[in-house]
Amino acid sequence: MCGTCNGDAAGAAPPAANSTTGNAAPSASTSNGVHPAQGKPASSPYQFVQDYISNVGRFKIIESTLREGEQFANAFFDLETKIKIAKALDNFGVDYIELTSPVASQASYDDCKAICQLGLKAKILTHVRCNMEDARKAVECGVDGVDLVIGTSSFLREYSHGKSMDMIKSIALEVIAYVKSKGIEVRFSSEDSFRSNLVDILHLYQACDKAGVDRVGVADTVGGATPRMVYDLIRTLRCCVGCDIETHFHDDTGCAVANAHSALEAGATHVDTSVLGIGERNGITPLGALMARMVVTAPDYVKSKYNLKALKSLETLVADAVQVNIPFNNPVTGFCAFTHKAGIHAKAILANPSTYEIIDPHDFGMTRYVSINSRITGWNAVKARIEQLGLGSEFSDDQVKEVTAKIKQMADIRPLAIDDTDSIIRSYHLDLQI
Ligand SMILES: CC(=O)SCCNC(=O)CCNC(=O)[C@H](O)C(C)(C)COP(=O)(O)OP(=O)(O)OC[C@H]1O[C@@H](n2cnc3c(N)ncnc32)[C@H](O)[C@@H]1OP(=O)(O)O
Ligand SMILES: O=C(O)CCC(=O)C(=O)O
Ligand SMILES: [Zn+2]
Repeated sequence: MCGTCNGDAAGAAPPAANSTTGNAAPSASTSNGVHPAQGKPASSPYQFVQDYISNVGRFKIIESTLREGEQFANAFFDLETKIKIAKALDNFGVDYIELTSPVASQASYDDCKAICQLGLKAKILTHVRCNMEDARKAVECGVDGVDLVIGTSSFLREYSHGKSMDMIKSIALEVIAYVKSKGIEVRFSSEDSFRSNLVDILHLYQACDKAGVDRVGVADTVGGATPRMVYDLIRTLRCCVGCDIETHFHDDTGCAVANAHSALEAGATHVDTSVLGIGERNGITPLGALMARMVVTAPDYVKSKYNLKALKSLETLVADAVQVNIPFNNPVTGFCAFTHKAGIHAKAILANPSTYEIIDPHDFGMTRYVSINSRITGWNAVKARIEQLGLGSEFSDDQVKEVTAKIKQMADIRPLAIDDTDSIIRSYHLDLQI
Protein backbone atom coordinates (compact mmCIF):
# COMPACT_ATOMS: atom_id res chain seq x y z
CA MET A 1 0.00 0.00 0.00
CA CYS A 2 1.13 3.48 -0.74
CA GLY A 3 0.50 4.41 2.87
CA THR A 4 4.10 3.39 3.35
CA CYS A 5 5.11 6.17 1.01
CA ASN A 6 4.16 8.61 3.73
CA GLY A 7 7.32 9.70 5.46
CA ASP A 8 9.21 9.64 2.20
CA ALA A 9 12.24 11.71 1.37
CA ALA A 10 9.99 14.78 1.41
CA GLY A 11 8.54 13.99 4.79
CA ALA A 12 4.97 12.92 5.50
CA ALA A 13 3.41 15.07 2.79
CA PRO A 14 2.81 13.68 -0.69
CA PRO A 15 4.89 15.19 -3.47
CA ALA A 16 3.38 18.52 -4.46
CA ALA A 17 2.96 19.91 -7.94
CA ASN A 18 6.02 21.90 -9.06
CA SER A 19 8.01 20.94 -5.99
CA THR A 20 11.32 19.12 -6.04
CA THR A 21 12.01 19.34 -2.30
CA GLY A 22 13.28 16.14 -0.85
CA ASN A 23 13.48 14.25 -4.13
CA ALA A 24 16.47 12.00 -4.26
CA ALA A 25 17.55 13.57 -7.53
CA PRO A 26 20.61 12.37 -9.42
CA SER A 27 23.62 14.67 -9.32
CA ALA A 28 23.84 15.01 -13.08
CA SER A 29 20.20 15.96 -13.46
CA THR A 30 18.50 19.24 -14.19
CA SER A 31 16.79 20.88 -11.23
CA ASN A 32 13.67 18.87 -11.91
CA GLY A 33 15.49 15.57 -11.77
CA VAL A 34 15.38 14.73 -15.47
CA HIS A 35 18.56 13.88 -17.32
CA PRO A 36 18.53 16.09 -20.38
CA ALA A 37 20.75 13.72 -22.31
CA GLN A 38 18.70 10.68 -21.46
CA GLY A 39 15.15 11.74 -22.11
CA LYS A 40 12.42 9.71 -23.73
CA PRO A 41 13.12 6.86 -26.11
CA ALA A 42 13.12 8.00 -29.75
CA SER A 43 9.90 6.16 -30.50
CA SER A 44 7.24 4.60 -28.32
CA PRO A 45 5.30 1.42 -29.04
CA TYR A 46 2.40 3.02 -27.18
CA GLN A 47 2.01 5.87 -29.65
CA PHE A 48 -0.61 5.41 -32.31
CA VAL A 49 0.09 4.84 -35.95
CA GLN A 50 -2.40 6.86 -37.97
CA ASP A 51 -4.91 4.80 -39.91
CA TYR A 52 -7.82 6.17 -41.87
CA ILE A 53 -10.45 5.47 -39.24
CA SER A 54 -8.84 6.19 -35.87
CA ASN A 55 -9.45 9.48 -34.10
CA VAL A 56 -7.05 8.99 -31.19
CA GLY A 57 -5.03 11.93 -32.46
CA ARG A 58 -7.95 14.33 -32.98
CA PHE A 59 -10.75 13.61 -30.51
CA LYS A 60 -12.94 16.13 -28.69
CA ILE A 61 -14.08 16.12 -25.07
CA ILE A 62 -17.63 16.67 -23.93
CA GLU A 63 -17.10 17.43 -20.26
CA SER A 64 -20.08 16.37 -18.20
CA THR A 65 -19.06 17.15 -14.63
CA LEU A 66 -21.92 19.63 -14.51
CA ARG A 67 -24.42 17.06 -15.86
CA GLU A 68 -23.39 13.45 -15.28
CA GLY A 69 -21.29 14.70 -12.34
CA GLU A 70 -24.38 16.23 -10.76
CA GLN A 71 -25.78 12.68 -10.68
CA PHE A 72 -22.93 11.67 -8.30
CA ALA A 73 -24.25 10.76 -4.85
CA ASN A 74 -22.44 13.60 -3.07
CA ALA A 75 -22.93 16.33 -5.64
CA PHE A 76 -24.63 19.59 -4.83
CA PHE A 77 -23.46 22.45 -7.01
CA ASP A 78 -24.75 25.96 -6.34
CA LEU A 79 -24.36 28.54 -9.11
CA GLU A 80 -21.10 29.90 -7.73
CA THR A 81 -19.58 26.42 -7.70
CA LYS A 82 -20.91 25.63 -11.17
CA ILE A 83 -19.33 28.82 -12.50
CA LYS A 84 -15.99 28.01 -10.87
CA ILE A 85 -16.04 24.52 -12.34
CA ALA A 86 -17.15 25.74 -15.78
CA LYS A 87 -14.34 28.32 -15.86
CA ALA A 88 -11.77 25.75 -14.73
CA LEU A 89 -12.93 23.31 -17.41
CA ASP A 90 -12.72 26.08 -19.98
CA ASN A 91 -9.21 26.93 -18.83
CA PHE A 92 -8.28 23.26 -19.15
CA GLY A 93 -9.40 23.41 -22.78
CA VAL A 94 -12.35 21.04 -23.02
CA ASP A 95 -14.36 21.44 -26.21
CA TYR A 96 -17.84 21.24 -24.67
CA ILE A 97 -19.36 21.64 -21.23
CA GLU A 98 -22.58 19.69 -20.72
CA LEU A 99 -25.11 20.93 -18.16
CA THR A 100 -28.00 19.27 -16.35
CA SER A 101 -31.38 19.49 -18.02
CA PRO A 102 -33.07 22.87 -17.42
CA VAL A 103 -36.26 20.88 -16.86
CA ALA A 104 -34.83 19.32 -13.70
CA SER A 105 -35.55 22.35 -11.46
CA GLN A 106 -35.80 26.14 -11.44
CA ALA A 107 -32.16 26.48 -10.37
CA SER A 108 -31.07 24.10 -13.14
CA TYR A 109 -32.86 26.35 -15.65
CA ASP A 110 -31.51 29.62 -14.22
CA ASP A 111 -27.97 28.27 -13.84
CA CYS A 112 -27.96 26.95 -17.39
CA LYS A 113 -28.87 30.41 -18.66
CA ALA A 114 -26.23 32.04 -16.46
CA ILE A 115 -23.47 29.70 -17.65
CA CYS A 116 -24.42 30.31 -21.29
CA GLN A 117 -23.80 33.99 -20.65
CA LEU A 118 -20.27 33.58 -19.29
CA GLY A 119 -18.73 33.85 -22.75
CA LEU A 120 -16.55 30.76 -22.36
CA LYS A 121 -14.54 29.33 -25.24
CA ALA A 122 -16.07 25.91 -24.65
CA LYS A 123 -19.46 25.32 -26.23
CA ILE A 124 -22.29 24.90 -23.76
CA LEU A 125 -24.65 21.96 -24.11
CA THR A 126 -27.56 20.78 -22.09
CA HIS A 127 -28.78 17.21 -21.84
CA VAL A 128 -32.51 16.58 -22.13
CA ARG A 129 -35.01 13.84 -22.77
CA CYS A 130 -35.91 13.46 -26.39
CA ASN A 131 -39.22 15.32 -26.41
CA MET A 132 -40.41 18.71 -27.62
CA GLU A 133 -41.10 20.24 -24.22
CA ASP A 134 -37.61 19.51 -22.91
CA ALA A 135 -36.00 20.61 -26.16
CA ARG A 136 -37.88 23.93 -26.08
CA LYS A 137 -36.69 24.65 -22.55
CA ALA A 138 -33.14 23.80 -23.59
CA VAL A 139 -33.24 26.19 -26.53
CA GLU A 140 -34.71 28.94 -24.33
CA CYS A 141 -31.58 28.87 -22.18
CA GLY A 142 -29.30 30.00 -24.98
CA VAL A 143 -27.15 26.88 -25.23
CA ASP A 144 -24.84 26.17 -28.17
CA GLY A 145 -26.27 22.70 -28.53
CA VAL A 146 -28.78 20.22 -27.20
CA ASP A 147 -27.95 16.62 -26.31
CA LEU A 148 -31.07 14.50 -26.76
CA VAL A 149 -31.30 11.13 -25.07
CA ILE A 150 -33.75 8.27 -25.03
CA GLY A 151 -33.39 4.66 -23.96
CA THR A 152 -33.49 2.13 -26.77
CA SER A 153 -32.89 -1.15 -24.95
CA SER A 154 -35.89 -3.33 -24.25
CA PHE A 155 -35.28 -2.71 -20.52
CA LEU A 156 -35.67 1.02 -20.88
CA ARG A 157 -38.38 0.89 -23.48
CA GLU A 158 -40.44 -1.31 -21.19
CA TYR A 159 -39.59 0.08 -17.76
CA SER A 160 -38.56 3.72 -18.38
CA HIS A 161 -40.59 5.47 -21.07
CA GLY A 162 -42.70 2.75 -22.71
CA LYS A 163 -42.10 3.82 -26.33
CA SER A 164 -41.60 1.55 -29.35
CA MET A 165 -38.67 2.02 -31.73
CA ASP A 166 -41.01 3.52 -34.32
CA MET A 167 -42.27 6.06 -31.82
CA ILE A 168 -38.72 6.88 -30.75
CA LYS A 169 -37.75 7.49 -34.36
CA SER A 170 -40.62 9.77 -35.15
CA ILE A 171 -40.15 11.83 -31.95
CA ALA A 172 -36.39 11.98 -32.55
CA LEU A 173 -36.82 13.31 -36.08
CA GLU A 174 -39.32 15.91 -34.94
CA VAL A 175 -37.11 17.14 -32.12
CA ILE A 176 -33.95 17.13 -34.24
CA ALA A 177 -35.72 19.22 -36.89
CA TYR A 178 -36.87 21.67 -34.22
CA VAL A 179 -33.43 22.13 -32.63
CA LYS A 180 -31.79 22.46 -36.03
CA SER A 181 -34.31 25.11 -36.99
CA LYS A 182 -32.97 27.15 -34.08
CA GLY A 183 -29.50 27.11 -35.64
CA ILE A 184 -27.77 25.26 -32.84
CA GLU A 185 -26.07 21.88 -32.57
CA VAL A 186 -28.11 18.79 -31.91
CA ARG A 187 -27.02 15.34 -30.82
CA PHE A 188 -29.16 12.23 -30.57
CA SER A 189 -28.14 9.43 -28.22
CA SER A 190 -29.57 5.98 -27.60
CA GLU A 191 -29.27 5.36 -23.89
CA ASP A 192 -28.23 1.77 -23.04
CA SER A 193 -26.91 1.27 -26.58
CA PHE A 194 -25.09 -2.00 -25.89
CA ARG A 195 -28.25 -3.76 -24.71
CA SER A 196 -30.23 -2.41 -27.63
CA ASN A 197 -30.95 -4.35 -30.79
CA LEU A 198 -28.07 -3.57 -33.17
CA VAL A 199 -30.17 -3.40 -36.31
CA ASP A 200 -32.74 -1.20 -34.57
CA ILE A 201 -30.23 1.35 -33.37
CA LEU A 202 -28.29 1.43 -36.63
CA HIS A 203 -31.51 2.24 -38.47
CA LEU A 204 -32.34 4.88 -35.92
CA TYR A 205 -28.90 6.49 -36.10
CA GLN A 206 -29.07 6.46 -39.91
CA ALA A 207 -32.43 8.23 -39.85
CA CYS A 208 -31.03 10.86 -37.47
CA ASP A 209 -27.96 11.27 -39.63
CA LYS A 210 -30.13 11.79 -42.68
CA ALA A 211 -32.12 14.37 -40.73
CA GLY A 212 -28.91 16.36 -40.22
CA VAL A 213 -28.03 15.60 -36.62
CA ASP A 214 -24.54 16.82 -35.69
CA ARG A 215 -23.64 13.77 -33.59
CA VAL A 216 -25.11 10.47 -32.65
CA GLY A 217 -24.28 9.15 -29.21
CA VAL A 218 -23.47 5.64 -28.05
CA ALA A 219 -23.83 5.08 -24.32
CA ASP A 220 -22.70 2.18 -22.16
CA THR A 221 -25.21 3.19 -19.53
CA VAL A 222 -24.68 0.22 -17.22
CA GLY A 223 -20.92 -0.04 -17.74
CA GLY A 224 -20.95 -3.62 -18.98
CA ALA A 225 -19.15 -3.20 -22.31
CA THR A 226 -15.63 -4.39 -23.05
CA PRO A 227 -13.15 -2.59 -25.34
CA ARG A 228 -13.71 -5.20 -28.03
CA MET A 229 -17.48 -4.79 -27.92
CA VAL A 230 -17.01 -1.04 -28.14
CA TYR A 231 -14.65 -1.34 -31.09
CA ASP A 232 -17.07 -3.58 -32.96
CA LEU A 233 -20.11 -1.36 -32.40
CA ILE A 234 -18.38 1.93 -33.20
CA ARG A 235 -16.63 0.46 -36.25
CA THR A 236 -19.98 -0.76 -37.57
CA LEU A 237 -21.68 2.54 -36.82
CA ARG A 238 -18.84 4.47 -38.47
CA CYS A 239 -19.76 2.74 -41.73
CA CYS A 240 -23.45 3.64 -41.36
CA VAL A 241 -23.41 7.38 -40.56
CA GLY A 242 -21.50 10.40 -41.77
CA CYS A 243 -22.04 12.57 -38.68
CA ASP A 244 -19.80 12.69 -35.61
CA ILE A 245 -20.01 9.91 -33.03
CA GLU A 246 -20.08 10.72 -29.32
CA THR A 247 -19.42 8.03 -26.71
CA HIS A 248 -20.29 7.70 -23.03
CA PHE A 249 -18.89 4.96 -20.80
CA HIS A 250 -19.85 4.07 -17.26
CA ASP A 251 -17.19 2.49 -15.09
CA ASP A 252 -19.12 -0.23 -13.26
CA THR A 253 -16.68 -2.90 -14.48
CA GLY A 254 -13.58 -0.70 -14.61
CA CYS A 255 -13.42 -0.38 -18.42
CA ALA A 256 -14.46 3.25 -18.92
CA VAL A 257 -11.06 4.62 -19.99
CA ALA A 258 -10.16 1.59 -22.09
CA ASN A 259 -13.56 1.71 -23.74
CA ALA A 260 -13.13 5.39 -24.61
CA HIS A 261 -9.75 4.66 -26.19
CA SER A 262 -11.20 1.77 -28.12
CA ALA A 263 -14.09 3.92 -29.34
CA LEU A 264 -11.67 6.52 -30.69
CA GLU A 265 -9.63 3.83 -32.41
CA ALA A 266 -12.82 2.64 -34.10
CA GLY A 267 -13.73 6.12 -35.36
CA ALA A 268 -15.67 7.82 -32.57
CA THR A 269 -15.02 11.56 -32.54
CA HIS A 270 -16.13 12.66 -29.06
CA VAL A 271 -15.72 11.24 -25.54
CA ASP A 272 -17.81 12.19 -22.51
CA THR A 273 -15.84 12.70 -19.31
CA SER A 274 -16.26 14.06 -15.83
CA VAL A 275 -13.63 15.27 -13.39
CA LEU A 276 -12.53 12.31 -11.25
CA GLY A 277 -15.18 10.32 -13.12
CA ILE A 278 -18.01 11.47 -10.87
CA GLY A 279 -21.49 10.48 -12.00
CA GLU A 280 -24.37 8.12 -11.44
CA ARG A 281 -23.23 5.10 -9.32
CA ASN A 282 -19.42 4.94 -9.66
CA GLY A 283 -19.40 7.29 -12.61
CA ILE A 284 -17.91 7.56 -16.09
CA THR A 285 -14.57 8.00 -17.89
CA PRO A 286 -12.53 10.36 -15.70
CA LEU A 287 -11.08 13.38 -17.51
CA GLY A 288 -7.66 13.00 -15.85
CA ALA A 289 -7.36 9.29 -16.51
CA LEU A 290 -8.36 9.83 -20.13
CA MET A 291 -5.69 12.52 -20.42
CA ALA A 292 -3.13 10.11 -18.96
CA ARG A 293 -4.11 7.49 -21.53
CA MET A 294 -4.21 9.88 -24.47
CA VAL A 295 -0.98 11.76 -23.68
CA VAL A 296 0.75 8.43 -24.12
CA THR A 297 -1.16 7.55 -27.28
CA ALA A 298 -1.11 10.99 -28.93
CA PRO A 299 1.36 13.21 -27.06
CA ASP A 300 1.60 16.07 -29.55
CA TYR A 301 -2.16 16.48 -29.87
CA VAL A 302 -2.88 16.23 -26.16
CA LYS A 303 -0.05 18.49 -25.00
CA SER A 304 -0.85 21.18 -27.54
CA LYS A 305 -4.61 21.13 -26.99
CA TYR A 306 -5.13 20.72 -23.26
CA ASN A 307 -3.72 22.70 -20.36
CA LEU A 308 -2.46 19.61 -18.57
CA LYS A 309 -0.78 21.56 -15.80
CA ALA A 310 -4.22 22.70 -14.67
CA LEU A 311 -5.43 19.14 -14.04
CA LYS A 312 -4.44 18.95 -10.37
CA SER A 313 -6.18 22.19 -9.43
CA LEU A 314 -9.27 21.24 -11.45
CA GLU A 315 -9.50 17.88 -9.69
CA THR A 316 -8.94 19.51 -6.31
CA LEU A 317 -11.71 22.01 -7.01
CA VAL A 318 -14.20 19.27 -7.87
CA ALA A 319 -13.03 16.92 -5.09
CA ASP A 320 -13.60 19.71 -2.56
CA ALA A 321 -16.99 20.58 -4.06
CA VAL A 322 -18.24 17.00 -3.68
CA GLN A 323 -16.32 16.27 -0.50
CA VAL A 324 -14.14 13.39 -1.63
CA ASN A 325 -10.38 12.86 -1.67
CA ILE A 326 -8.43 12.38 -4.87
CA PRO A 327 -7.87 8.59 -4.85
CA PHE A 328 -4.33 7.49 -3.90
CA ASN A 329 -3.99 5.55 -7.16
CA ASN A 330 -5.48 8.20 -9.44
CA PRO A 331 -3.53 8.41 -12.69
CA VAL A 332 -1.19 11.45 -12.62
CA THR A 333 -2.52 13.18 -9.50
CA GLY A 334 -2.80 10.34 -7.00
CA PHE A 335 -0.29 11.13 -4.24
CA CYS A 336 2.01 8.24 -5.20
CA ALA A 337 1.53 8.37 -8.98
CA PHE A 338 5.21 9.25 -9.49
CA THR A 339 6.73 7.75 -6.33
CA HIS A 340 9.44 5.14 -6.90
CA LYS A 341 10.37 2.93 -4.00
CA ALA A 342 11.98 -0.43 -4.81
CA GLY A 343 15.76 -0.22 -5.12
CA ILE A 344 15.84 -1.70 -8.62
CA HIS A 345 13.33 0.86 -9.83
CA ALA A 346 15.02 3.76 -8.05
CA LYS A 347 18.42 3.05 -9.56
CA ALA A 348 17.07 2.99 -13.10
CA ILE A 349 14.76 5.98 -12.59
CA LEU A 350 17.67 8.05 -11.33
CA ALA A 351 19.66 7.10 -14.43
CA ASN A 352 16.78 7.65 -16.87
CA PRO A 353 13.19 8.41 -15.81
CA SER A 354 11.79 6.71 -18.89
CA THR A 355 12.78 3.34 -17.48
CA TYR A 356 9.80 3.21 -15.14
CA GLU A 357 7.63 6.16 -16.16
CA ILE A 358 5.38 6.17 -19.19
CA ILE A 359 4.19 9.71 -18.40
CA ASP A 360 6.53 12.62 -17.70
CA PRO A 361 5.18 14.17 -14.47
CA HIS A 362 6.38 17.60 -15.59
CA ASP A 363 3.89 17.59 -18.46
CA PHE A 364 1.23 17.83 -15.74
CA GLY A 365 3.20 20.14 -13.46
CA MET A 366 3.96 17.24 -11.12
CA THR A 367 7.30 15.88 -9.88
CA ARG A 368 8.68 12.43 -9.34
CA TYR A 369 9.74 11.24 -5.94
CA VAL A 370 12.24 8.58 -4.90
CA SER A 371 11.68 6.98 -1.54
CA ILE A 372 14.64 5.66 0.45
CA ASN A 373 12.90 4.97 3.75
CA SER A 374 12.20 1.31 3.52
CA ARG A 375 13.75 -2.14 3.67
CA ILE A 376 13.37 -2.41 -0.11
CA THR A 377 15.54 0.60 -0.94
CA GLY A 378 19.00 0.20 -2.51
CA TRP A 379 22.39 1.85 -2.29
CA ASN A 380 21.98 3.80 -5.54
CA ALA A 381 18.92 5.58 -4.18
CA VAL A 382 20.63 6.23 -0.84
CA LYS A 383 23.67 7.58 -2.66
CA ALA A 384 21.45 10.05 -4.52
CA ARG A 385 20.03 11.23 -1.19
CA ILE A 386 23.53 11.58 0.27
CA GLU A 387 24.45 13.74 -2.71
CA GLN A 388 21.33 15.78 -2.18
CA LEU A 389 22.42 16.37 1.41
CA GLY A 390 25.74 17.71 0.07
CA LEU A 391 27.76 14.81 1.45
CA GLY A 392 28.40 12.96 -1.81
CA SER A 393 32.14 13.57 -1.93
CA GLU A 394 32.61 12.25 1.61
CA PHE A 395 31.24 8.74 1.07
CA SER A 396 32.88 5.94 -0.87
CA ASP A 397 30.52 3.49 -2.58
CA ASP A 398 31.35 0.89 0.10
CA GLN A 399 30.37 3.37 2.79
CA VAL A 400 27.09 4.15 1.01
CA LYS A 401 26.40 0.41 0.96
CA GLU A 402 27.17 0.17 4.68
CA VAL A 403 24.83 3.04 5.58
CA THR A 404 22.16 1.50 3.32
CA ALA A 405 22.44 -1.69 5.40
CA LYS A 406 21.84 0.38 8.54
CA ILE A 407 18.76 2.00 7.03
CA LYS A 408 17.40 -1.44 6.15
CA GLN A 409 18.14 -2.72 9.67
CA MET A 410 16.08 0.11 11.14
CA ALA A 411 13.37 -0.18 8.46
CA ASP A 412 12.91 -3.83 9.45
CA ILE A 413 11.89 -2.66 12.91
CA ARG A 414 9.49 0.19 12.14
CA PRO A 415 8.31 2.50 9.37
CA LEU A 416 10.80 5.33 8.81
CA ALA A 417 10.34 8.97 7.97
CA ILE A 418 12.83 10.97 5.96
CA ASP A 419 14.16 12.55 9.15
CA ASP A 420 14.98 9.07 10.50
CA THR A 421 16.83 8.10 7.35
CA ASP A 422 18.69 11.39 7.19
CA SER A 423 19.70 10.93 10.86
CA ILE A 424 21.13 7.49 10.09
CA ILE A 425 23.11 9.00 7.22
CA ARG A 426 24.32 11.96 9.25
CA SER A 427 25.30 9.91 12.28
CA TYR A 428 27.19 7.48 10.04
CA HIS A 429 28.89 10.50 8.48
CA LEU A 430 29.83 11.88 11.93
CA ASP A 431 31.38 8.53 12.84
CA LEU A 432 33.50 8.77 9.70
CA GLN A 433 35.02 12.04 11.01
CA ILE A 434 36.28 10.48 14.24
C1 LIG B 1 -28.73 7.57 -18.11
C2 LIG B 1 -28.91 8.99 -17.75
O1 LIG B 1 -28.18 9.45 -16.94
S1 LIG B 1 -30.09 9.86 -18.54
C3 LIG B 1 -30.09 11.44 -17.78
C4 LIG B 1 -30.66 11.43 -16.43
N1 LIG B 1 -30.96 12.79 -16.10
C5 LIG B 1 -32.04 13.12 -15.42
O2 LIG B 1 -32.85 12.30 -14.98
C6 LIG B 1 -32.22 14.61 -15.25
C7 LIG B 1 -32.81 14.93 -13.93
N2 LIG B 1 -34.14 14.41 -13.86
C8 LIG B 1 -35.18 15.06 -13.34
O3 LIG B 1 -35.07 16.15 -12.80
C9 LIG B 1 -36.52 14.40 -13.47
O4 LIG B 1 -36.35 13.00 -13.59
C10 LIG B 1 -37.29 14.96 -14.69
C11 LIG B 1 -37.59 16.42 -14.47
C12 LIG B 1 -36.50 14.81 -15.98
C13 LIG B 1 -38.59 14.19 -14.87
O5 LIG B 1 -39.22 14.19 -13.62
P1 LIG B 1 -40.69 13.57 -13.39
O6 LIG B 1 -41.62 14.15 -14.36
O7 LIG B 1 -40.99 13.73 -11.95
O8 LIG B 1 -40.57 12.01 -13.80
P2 LIG B 1 -39.68 10.86 -13.22
O9 LIG B 1 -38.30 11.34 -13.00
O10 LIG B 1 -40.33 10.22 -12.05
O11 LIG B 1 -39.72 9.81 -14.43
C14 LIG B 1 -39.11 10.07 -15.64
C15 LIG B 1 -40.15 10.41 -16.70
O12 LIG B 1 -39.47 10.70 -17.92
C16 LIG B 1 -39.89 9.75 -18.92
N3 LIG B 1 -38.72 9.52 -19.76
C17 LIG B 1 -37.59 8.90 -19.39
N4 LIG B 1 -36.71 8.96 -20.37
C18 LIG B 1 -37.30 9.66 -21.37
C19 LIG B 1 -36.85 10.07 -22.62
N5 LIG B 1 -35.65 9.82 -23.05
N6 LIG B 1 -37.70 10.77 -23.40
C20 LIG B 1 -38.93 11.08 -22.97
N7 LIG B 1 -39.36 10.73 -21.75
C21 LIG B 1 -38.57 10.02 -20.97
C22 LIG B 1 -40.37 8.56 -18.14
O13 LIG B 1 -41.27 7.80 -18.86
C23 LIG B 1 -41.06 9.25 -16.97
O14 LIG B 1 -42.30 9.75 -17.44
P3 LIG B 1 -43.70 9.60 -16.60
O15 LIG B 1 -43.77 10.84 -15.77
O16 LIG B 1 -44.72 9.57 -17.66
O17 LIG B 1 -43.59 8.36 -15.80
O1 LIG C 1 -26.76 10.96 -23.40
C1 LIG C 1 -25.96 10.05 -23.40
O2 LIG C 1 -25.36 9.70 -24.41
C2 LIG C 1 -25.64 9.33 -22.14
C3 LIG C 1 -26.67 9.40 -21.11
C4 LIG C 1 -26.16 8.77 -19.86
O3 LIG C 1 -25.73 9.42 -18.96
C5 LIG C 1 -26.05 7.32 -19.85
O4 LIG C 1 -26.63 6.65 -20.70
O5 LIG C 1 -25.38 6.82 -18.93
ZN1 LIG D 1 -24.21 8.34 -17.85
